[in-house]
Order: sequence, then structure tokens, then C-alpha cells
Amino acid sequence: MKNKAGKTGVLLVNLGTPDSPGTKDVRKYLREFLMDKRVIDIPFISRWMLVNLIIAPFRAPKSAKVYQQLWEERGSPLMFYGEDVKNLLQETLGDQHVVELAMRYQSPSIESALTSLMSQQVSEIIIIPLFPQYASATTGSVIDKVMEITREWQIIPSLKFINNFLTNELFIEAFATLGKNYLDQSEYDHVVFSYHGIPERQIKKGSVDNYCRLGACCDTYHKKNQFCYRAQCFHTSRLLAQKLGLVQSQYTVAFQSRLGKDPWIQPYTDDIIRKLPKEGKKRVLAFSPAFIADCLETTIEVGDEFKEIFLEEGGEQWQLVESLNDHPIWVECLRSLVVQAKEEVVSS
Ligand SMILES: C=CC1=C(C)c2cc3[nH]c(cc4nc(cc5[nH]c(cc1n2)c(C)c5CCC(=O)O)C(CCC(=O)O)=C4C)c(C)c3C=C
Ligand SMILES: [Fe+2]
Ligand SMILES: [Fe+2]
Repeated sequence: MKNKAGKTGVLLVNLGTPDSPGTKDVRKYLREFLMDKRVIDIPFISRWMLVNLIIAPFRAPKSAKVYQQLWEERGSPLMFYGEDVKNLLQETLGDQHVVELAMRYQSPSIESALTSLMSQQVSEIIIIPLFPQYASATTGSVIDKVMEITREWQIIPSLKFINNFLTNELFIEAFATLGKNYLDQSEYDHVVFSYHGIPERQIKKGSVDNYCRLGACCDTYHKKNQFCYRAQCFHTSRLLAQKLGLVQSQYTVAFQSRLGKDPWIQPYTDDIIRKLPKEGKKRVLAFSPAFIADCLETTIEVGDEFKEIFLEEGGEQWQLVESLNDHPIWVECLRSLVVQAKEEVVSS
């Protein structure tokens, strides 16, 4: 039976972005983000020294310059598209729902969004981490934070977490629709699906029965590797390729944004794009399906930096497919996640 006692709270949570593209705010953001033990999963003292003595001082000024390129009149796209989507979802769900947006790092905080939902007397909260594929560093961290906050409460409402949504048909349809706009307009030799990488050890640590060895085990997606981020990314690409009518030889899956010297999941996108022109693949369409909104990782890294490498290596056209942002099918996808989650909530 459906819960009729009160409204349903919906909490959308994305990663977070600096308050401004100035070095001070970027440093503050990087410190909070990278001190998360699920992001840099090494002992506290080593993490503290790495983040505070090396990454924050040296990376912050460089990252700030890149954030300045990304920044628009309305601010960081990750933030303003988040707000737009929150409003659109609220509109479509109606007044029996209260939708809030939070960021895992910086603002608006998860705590303030949860407090706002509770003040509106919601009887259940559906938490949607805005990451299509589960990773401990992203979805895991959001779930961890929500539990850390709510465990202090006297009353804990019914909480429902969306773990991942890569197989949601509307999610696939939304990205495929954006991609088709480009495929219909121009001829491409190849498609690259580039996902944010993670350190290999984070996959191994989470692997049940040591199933995931980061090889062919990730080529199929099933119960045993359902939480393997690499397998989820390959599966997302298969679903997208299917929808776009691509066969396996027409696309490559790769991982970007490696930080530090430890091995991250492979293949690396920059290695792949250096090889493609030599194989005669000179016109490439690139998707970033780990991100639901334009951000530094899509617009700048895939859209600008990879393009520069690709053209230097003899490529002729490198086109990024923009992210889902405020696309109506994406809003519909979020609505479907809420509806499904509500159907699963059983109460007396
Ligand atoms: C799929 C989502 C993401 C995963 C997985 C992820 C893992 C991860 N990231 C870092 C380090 C950095 N990431 C940075 C930016 C950034 N990362 C994601 C998403 C995932 N990260 C997004 C959406 C963004 C962009 C935010 C924006 O404001 O636009 C950065 C900061 C930028 C920079 O200085 O390059 C760092 C650093 C690690 C170590 C990691 C490990 C699991
Ligand atoms: Fe990241
Ligand atoms: Fe795997």
C-alpha cells in the first residue's frame, strides 16, 4: 500500500563545484572533496599530507584557471543545471512532492537540504545521487553522508536510495537523442564513450568473491559484477550503442581524469585518442555518459583538451555530445526513478 501520511521528499545530490572560480574557493572545494576517504582511499595521515601539502597548494591555481574557462554568467553549469532540473522535476511531480538539490561537497549541503525536507513534514525521502553508475567515491559517498547525518536524528523517515540508473531506458534514450542530433548532421568514423576513471584498487576492494579482475570480467554485466564501476560503464556504452545502431567496431570505451601515480581503470582516453587517427578514425563523436550535467570533466577535458590532442595527432573532427543538462527526457527519467522508488516503498 502506498504511504499516504505525508509528502514525498526527493533529494537530488550531485558532486559539488567551487563557490567561485577563484583560487581560494577552488582550494576549499578540492580540500573537502579530496579529504573524503572514499575519494582518496589511503590512511588519514597520508591523505592529509597529500591533499594539504601537495594537491591543494599546487593544483588549486591551475584548476582555478580551468574553472574560469568553464564559468558562465549563471555560474558553474553543474550547479545551475542542477537547479533548473530540480525546478522542472518539482513541476512535473506536483505538490505532493518536495524536491531539493544538494551537493556532496560545498553548497548547498546535504544536511541543509535534508533539514529543509524534514521541516516540510515529508514522510519518506527518496535520495537520487546524480551518478548513473555506482562508485564508492560518488554514490557510495552520498549514501554514507546521508546516513552519517540521519543517524543523529530522533525520527528517521523512510529513506530510499537510488544506487545507479544506467539501465533506465529514459536515461539511455536521453543521451542517445542528443547523440543522434550529431550523427544525423555529420559523418563520423568512430564514437568514443569516455567515463571518469577511478583507481583500480577501489574496484578490487568492492568486488564480491574477488570476481572483478579488471579484464574481460567487466565485458558482461550481471549479478556478480553489478557494482563494478568499470562493468557498469561498459554496459552503459553497450546500451547506448544499441540505441544508436552502432556495432562494436564502431565505438571505444575509455576512462579519463587519472590523478596520481597509482593505476586507474583502463584504457585511458588520452591513449585511445592518440591511436585513433593512425587507424584512419579521423572524425570522432565523443560522449561523457558518467556525467548528467556539463562540468569541468566534460566541457573542458573532453570538449577542449582531448580535442586539442586529437587534432595534433592527425584527427580532423572531434565533437563532444553535451550532457543531459535540462533535457526533458532526463527530467522524465528522474520522474520515473521517483515513481519506481515509491512503488517499492511498502508501509502499513
Ligand atoms: C562519475 C563521477 C565521478 C567519479 C567516479 C569521480 C572520481 C574521482 N574524482 C577525483 C578527482 C577530481 N575530480 C574532479 C572533478 C570532478 N569529478 C566529477 C565526477 C567524478 N569524480 C565531476 C562531476 C567533477 C567536476 C566538478 C565541476 O565543478 O565541474 C576534480 C576537480 C577538478 C580538477 O582539479 O581537475 C578532481 C581533483 C578522484 C581522485 C576520484 C577518485 C575516485
Ligand atoms: Fe572526479
Ligand atoms: Fe569488473
